[in-house]
Amino acid sequence: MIFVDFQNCFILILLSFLSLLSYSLFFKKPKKSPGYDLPPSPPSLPIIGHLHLLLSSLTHKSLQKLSTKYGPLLHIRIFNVPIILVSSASVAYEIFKSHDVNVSSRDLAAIDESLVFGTYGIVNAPYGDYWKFMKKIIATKLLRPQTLERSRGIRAEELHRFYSSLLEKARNNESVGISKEATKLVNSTLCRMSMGRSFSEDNGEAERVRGLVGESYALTKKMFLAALLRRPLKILRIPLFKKEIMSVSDRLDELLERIIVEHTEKLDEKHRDKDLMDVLLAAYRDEEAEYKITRNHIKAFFVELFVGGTDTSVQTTQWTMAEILNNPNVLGKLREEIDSVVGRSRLFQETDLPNLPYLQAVVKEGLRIHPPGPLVVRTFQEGCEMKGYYIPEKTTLVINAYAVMRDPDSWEDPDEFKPERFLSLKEDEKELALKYLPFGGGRRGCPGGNLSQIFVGSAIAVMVQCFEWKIEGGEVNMEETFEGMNLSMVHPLMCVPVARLKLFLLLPVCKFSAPDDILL
Ligand code: HEM
Repeated sequence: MIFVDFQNCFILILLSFLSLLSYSLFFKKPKKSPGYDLPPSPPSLPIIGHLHLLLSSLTHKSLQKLSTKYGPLLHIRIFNVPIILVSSASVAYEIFKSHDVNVSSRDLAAIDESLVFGTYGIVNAPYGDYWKFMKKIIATKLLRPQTLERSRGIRAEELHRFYSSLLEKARNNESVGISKEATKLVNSTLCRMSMGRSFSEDNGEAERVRGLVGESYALTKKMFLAALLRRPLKILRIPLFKKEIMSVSDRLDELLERIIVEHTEKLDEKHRDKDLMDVLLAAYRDEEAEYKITRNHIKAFFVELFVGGTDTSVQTTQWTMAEILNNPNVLGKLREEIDSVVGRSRLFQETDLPNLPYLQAVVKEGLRIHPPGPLVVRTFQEGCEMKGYYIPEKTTLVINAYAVMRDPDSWEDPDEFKPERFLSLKEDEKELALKYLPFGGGRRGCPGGNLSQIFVGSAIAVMVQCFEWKIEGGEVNMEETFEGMNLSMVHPLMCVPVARLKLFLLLPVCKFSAPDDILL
């Protein structure tokens, strides 16, 4: 069943009208290579092609259905813009093994100058010097194990704040929006780790930032469509959705300019090279820097870090917790593991993670069955041959990671939440990476995988260790929607915490200890 809302209908009508106007411009057949055909194309609607599938609120499922019927390697089209759709582990494997460099750019900027997925950021940077420079900075100054160890104190403080907030709700018998609490946790932690400050909850600053990030998510599908149709529309001088995209970008610009000025004022010898922002500002001022970055590069980088790093982890936390609550046997096993490893006299801390294999398996399974980014999008830079078909240059590639991770040929009982599968897997890491794609794959795969597993694992551990959870109606409604950037819940998870352990109520952060045997 395909769901299309009114706004999408309007876009559909508008685009159909435009398509009639520009029929001749759009209607050039993609180039074929002699001797090879394009991959098969399933039936499509006149003129708009498969656009209706893209506008559906369950695009990933519509595309999964299509591939179940017509095959794992397809050629679909939006008007006349071709897209290669991949839906099985074996084709994804061939792409990352034999065509990784060729698909290591996205070319998906809707509006160049936008700070949200424009051309200044890392997400749309072509595979080249700028991307390598930024990737190295993220890897060494944010995500390297030694750097993560240095920022562990920040995460411990924020986790304790998360716990205290839940405890407060438990005391008042209040319902908790898991996504709201997790957003505060991840957002503050990421801000403090990367720019040495968090946005204040008291003066509404944090809420404004979350609002802007939310507006960016809501624009995702429009940005994707505008990027896909960019070339033909450029000829007609139609900048699709420019006003909306730039309105969000301008407000983010204002906010980040303020933060940069604040940071520049503090950038003395003592402060230098302290956080990511300091490192980027130093590179911006350094005439001899490996790559000469601009202020816009810095701003776009932080926008993408928050837009890409926050909601993905938040949605994973929410989905995984929902699965745990719907599967009492998983909850029981997980709690038993946490109680036996962490005990009842101190709060979980992230250094416990390596000793909690079942918790790790639960998080992995949450990501498998509900990947926040179900579609991985790239562009073939050059024409190439794949599985006996020809792919023309500059063709958009969509890997349906959702379909790959629910492919019955690769996963037993693919639609069931079974964390145990990750404990008994016979494949080695390399083989698993071929069919496990919540973080994409190849050199453009997500660099934040480890950090996000710390975020999600820690939030889940605290929720399971310290609270029982009451759900209205007894069971969580797992209906999905993919309206924005990430796969999220139609009915966000709301539940009432009941304190299970009278833990460390007013103790300072990181000094958790309490008499044993304080189970309520
Ligand atoms: C559960 C959490 C997360 C999920 C599921 C996720 C998923 C993804 C996916 C699917 C991609 C595209 C990969 C591809 O094209 O192959 C991506 C890219 C990216 N992610 Fe994440 N992500 C998560 C958390 C994070 C975090 C915490 C950060 C930052 C610290 C981050 C930073 C990035 C960046 C910078 C890119 C672009 C990489 C590039 O273009 O080279 N992500 N992520």
